[in-house]
Amino acid sequence: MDLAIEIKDLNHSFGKKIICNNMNINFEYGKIYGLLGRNGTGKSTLINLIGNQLVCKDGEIKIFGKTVKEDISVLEYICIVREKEFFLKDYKVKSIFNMHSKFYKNYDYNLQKKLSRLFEINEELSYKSLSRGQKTLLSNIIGICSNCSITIFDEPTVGLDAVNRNYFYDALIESYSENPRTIIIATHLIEEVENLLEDVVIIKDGNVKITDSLEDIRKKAYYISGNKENLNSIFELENQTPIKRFGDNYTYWYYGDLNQNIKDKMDKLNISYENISLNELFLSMNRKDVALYE
Ligand SMILES: Nc1ncnc2c1ncn2[C@@H]1O[C@H](COP(=O)(O)OP(=O)(O)OP(=O)(O)O)[C@@H](O)[C@H]1O
Repeated sequence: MDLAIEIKDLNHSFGKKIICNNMNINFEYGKIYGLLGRNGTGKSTLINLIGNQLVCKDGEIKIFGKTVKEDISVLEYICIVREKEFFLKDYKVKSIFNMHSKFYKNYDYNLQKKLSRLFEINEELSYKSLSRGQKTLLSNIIGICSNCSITIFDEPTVGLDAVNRNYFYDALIESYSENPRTIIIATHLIEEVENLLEDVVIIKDGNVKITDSLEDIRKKAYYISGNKENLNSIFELENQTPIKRFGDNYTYWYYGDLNQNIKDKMDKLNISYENISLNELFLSMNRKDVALYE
């Protein structure tokens, strides 16, 4: 499959804070990706680097095979939709739409009209008179209608009520089915987007921890439970925080193939296993022991 975005050996820091630590990710063309990571892990920074809003100084980011330095026009393939957009506050909604329709060459004006009606956005209003959720919707409409080969939504549901979140997901899926392209959704609402995603990229501590299809993640993500020593005789869990502890019985998350050989060993040692959801995997991976009162 063609690569829409190829990120190689990417490093980026803000002062001493390392955000990307030799990061490597491939985003294929024609798939919907979830870009997941806790607050402050660097999702927006990565998106800014992809869109050249932050300059990539160490490593390489190729858009359809070319870096921005090689060919600045690759940026025309990218539309980034952010939670906070800095549109001129006195501009009317219709003027903002018009400006963007000229910017994106495959912009779907008819769809924009339909989505404005669906989301009840009055195009005659000025940007400043929109509510927070309506501002998000305006940006999302532009993202969907841009029809860009690479469309990235950075937290697209901030401020949206449950009804509008569902309309947004439906509209995105319908538009994607009509015009398959690469869509990346950076979000915290994993359970809500889970059924939309084909592939998932989970970042943590400056690096990609998991990049896999959702189908494989569902097969490879487990809770394993049993006696701690028995567990440690099969898996390397010393540095991992248990999910649960009950007497001698420990539960950990595990990501990988449990082949028949391992499963036989687990059975002999009375270790149980169960598949978990993407959300459970994400929460488990990011879990630490919290003691607020000691
Ligand atoms: N311009 C900047 N200067 C200094 N530090 C920055 C800058 N931009 C981001 N950071 C820091 O880099 C880290 C990553 O920020 P980023 O916004 O990329 O995270 P994120 O994963 O998108 O977070 P969230 O989910 O909360 O939106 C944070 O610690 C943030 O404070």
